[in-house]
Amino acid sequence: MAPSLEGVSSSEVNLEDVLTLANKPFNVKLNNKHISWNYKKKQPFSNKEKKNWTCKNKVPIEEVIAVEYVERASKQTEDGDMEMVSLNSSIFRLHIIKRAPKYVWRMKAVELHCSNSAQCALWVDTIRSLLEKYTNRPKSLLVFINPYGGKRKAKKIFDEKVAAIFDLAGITSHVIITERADHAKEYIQSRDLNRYDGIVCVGGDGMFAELLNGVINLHNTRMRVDLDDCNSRLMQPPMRIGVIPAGSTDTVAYCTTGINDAVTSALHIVVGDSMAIDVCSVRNGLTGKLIRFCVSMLGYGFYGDVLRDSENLRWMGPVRYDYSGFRTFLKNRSYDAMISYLPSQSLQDNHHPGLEDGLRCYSGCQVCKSASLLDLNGSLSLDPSAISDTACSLTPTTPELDVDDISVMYKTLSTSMTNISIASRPMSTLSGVSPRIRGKRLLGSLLLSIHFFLAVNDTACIMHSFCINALTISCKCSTVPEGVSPACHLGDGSTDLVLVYDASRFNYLRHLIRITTKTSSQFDFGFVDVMRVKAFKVRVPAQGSTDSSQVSTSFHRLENVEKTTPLPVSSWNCDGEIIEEPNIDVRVHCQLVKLFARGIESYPTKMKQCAPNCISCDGIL
Ligand SMILES: Nc1ncnc2c1ncn2[C@@H]1O[C@H](COP(=O)(O)OP(=O)(O)OP(=O)(O)O)[C@@H](O)[C@H]1O
Repeated sequence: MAPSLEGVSSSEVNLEDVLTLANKPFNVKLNNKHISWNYKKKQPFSNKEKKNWTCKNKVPIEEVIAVEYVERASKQTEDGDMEMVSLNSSIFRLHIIKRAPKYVWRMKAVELHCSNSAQCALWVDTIRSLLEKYTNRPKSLLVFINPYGGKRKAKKIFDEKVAAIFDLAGITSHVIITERADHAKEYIQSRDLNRYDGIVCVGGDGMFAELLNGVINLHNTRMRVDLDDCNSRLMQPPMRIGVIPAGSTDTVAYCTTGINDAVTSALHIVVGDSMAIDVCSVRNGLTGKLIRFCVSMLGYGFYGDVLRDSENLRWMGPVRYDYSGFRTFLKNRSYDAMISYLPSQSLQDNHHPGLEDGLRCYSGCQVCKSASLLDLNGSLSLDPSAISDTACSLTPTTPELDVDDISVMYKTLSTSMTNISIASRPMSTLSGVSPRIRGKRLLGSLLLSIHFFLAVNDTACIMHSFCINALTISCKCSTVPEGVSPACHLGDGSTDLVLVYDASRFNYLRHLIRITTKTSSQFDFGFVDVMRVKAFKVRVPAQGSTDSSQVSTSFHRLENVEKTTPLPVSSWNCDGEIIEEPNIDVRVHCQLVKLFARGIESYPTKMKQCAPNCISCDGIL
C-alpha cells in the first residue's frame, strides 16, 4: 500500500500503512504525538501467541529512542560463501522505552518490514524529523566519570551500559575521567561549554553536587551576579545536568527517576527529559560568604558526625556509612544550636512534610508548578522596602513573599522572635513567627531514667541527641525507600527542616528505624519536629566555649545549663561534603538547576508489563 503522508513540515503528520511485524500484517499509524501498531486482521494469532502479547502498541514520540535501518549486510554467493553487500533496506527498527517495575526503564526494539525501500525511507525520515521537531534532546554531552565513587565501577558502568545507548541516540560524548576531587568543578569553570547541550556525571551525589556547584558558579559569574551577596537573585543556568548513578547512596537519582539504575538514567538523558529542582545556598553565618550549594541533605549533629567518621573509612566502600552510623549512634552526642527560620507558605492544604497523607511529589507535580509561578511573580514584584514592611505580619496564610532580601526579613522578624525551650513547647504550636529554638541539655526525669536504664555505666549521661537536618529532596535511597522526608518536593522552593532533640539512644533508634521502614511516620515523636521553610539560620556557641550566650548578644537570655564542660561542636554534612563552619545561613532558590529527569512517575505498583517473549518487540526486561 502506498504511504499516505500529509506533509512532515506541516503541523500535523499523519502516516498510515500496513507493515509486517513478526510475519503478521499490522496497521501502523504515526502522528505528531504517537506511533501505534495494531493487528490488521481480527484473529491473526493463536491463543498461545496472544498470551505472550501484552504490549500496548502505542508509544509517545518522545519515548522513541531512535529509528534505524536494518541493513541486510550479507548475501550468499553462487559458491555458497557469504558476501558482504550493501542493500537499500526495506526494514526499519524502532527503539522504544519500556517500563519495568520499580521505575526501571529499558529499551525494546520493534522491527517493521516495509514493502519496498522507498516506503521504509519515508517512515524513517518522518520519524526522525518528528524526533527533531518535538523533542529537546541533547546531541553533545560532557561526561565526567569518577573512578573512585561507590564501588569504583563508574567507568565499567559507563562503558558497558551507557555508551551504547548514547551512540544509538546519536549523542556524541566527550568523556573525562576525574583525577581528583574538584577536578570536574574546576574544568567546568575554566572552559567554554557552549558546544555541549548538557553535562553528565557518572558517580554519586558528591560528584553531582560538584557539577551543580560548577554550573551555578559559572553561569552566575558570567551574568555578573555577586554570589557572596545574600540579596542576589541567582540565575538558572541553561545547561542541564544528568547523573548516571555509580555512587554509594545515589539519592539524586532515586529522587528524580525513582531508582538508581544506570540504564534508566541514561534513557532519561537521551529522550531529553527536563525538570528544574530547588537548590540551597549555604553561607558562612559570620561572614556572609557563600560556602557552597546544596541539593539533597544538609545535616548537623548525627549526619555531620557520620560523614566525618566515614571519610577516613572510604576504603570500605558504601558499607562505611552503616559502620560509621553505628559508631556515631553509640556515641549519641548532643550539640547546642539556635535556629531561626522563615516558614514556607502552604501551597495546598496537605502541603506539609509532617502529614502522612501529605501531597507526594511525582512527575508533573502541581505543587512544584505553582511554586515556580509564584517565584516568577515574586521576582517581578521585587521591592526590598515592600518586604520589610510586610515581613512582620508574615503568617502561613499571607501571600507568598519573595525572600530575596532575606537579611531585611530576618532583621524585621527578630522583633517578634521568641526564645523557647523545644522540650517545653512543640514547634507545631508555633505559627506565623520565626522562632529560635535551642536544644535543651537537661533531660526530663523520664528520659533520664530511660537513659540510665540503657546506658548503665555511662556516667556522663550526655546522651542528648540533637540533630538538624534540612532535606531539599526527599533523600530516598536503597536503605530509605520512602526518603528521610517522604513528602518533600523537588521544586516547591522550600526545604524540610527536621529537628531531633533530647532523644535517648532508644528513642533515636526508634526514629531511625521508622526512617528506614515504611511502618509509620518518623516525625510522629515528641522529640522530633518538622517544618517546611524557605530559609534558616543556625548559630552555635563558639568552639570550646562553656557559655552558649557567646553565640550572639541577641541570644544572651538563653540559659546555659552546663557551664563547666566545653560545649562540643559538630560539622555540617552538605551533600556528602564536610562544612567545618557550624554557623550558617541557608536559603532555598526555587528550581535553580535543570536536570535530565522528569521526577518519579506515578503508576500502579503491579503494572502490566511486556512479557520477555513478547512477539511485538524483542523483550529484554
Ligand atoms: N579521581 C578522584 N579521586 C578522588 N576523589 C574524587 C575523584 N573524582 C571525584 N572525586 C570526589 O569524590 C567524591 C565522592 O564521589 P561520589 O559522590 O561519586 O561517590 P560516593 O561518595 O561513593 O557516592 P554518594 O555521594 O552517592 O554517597 C566527590 O565529592 C568528588 O569530588
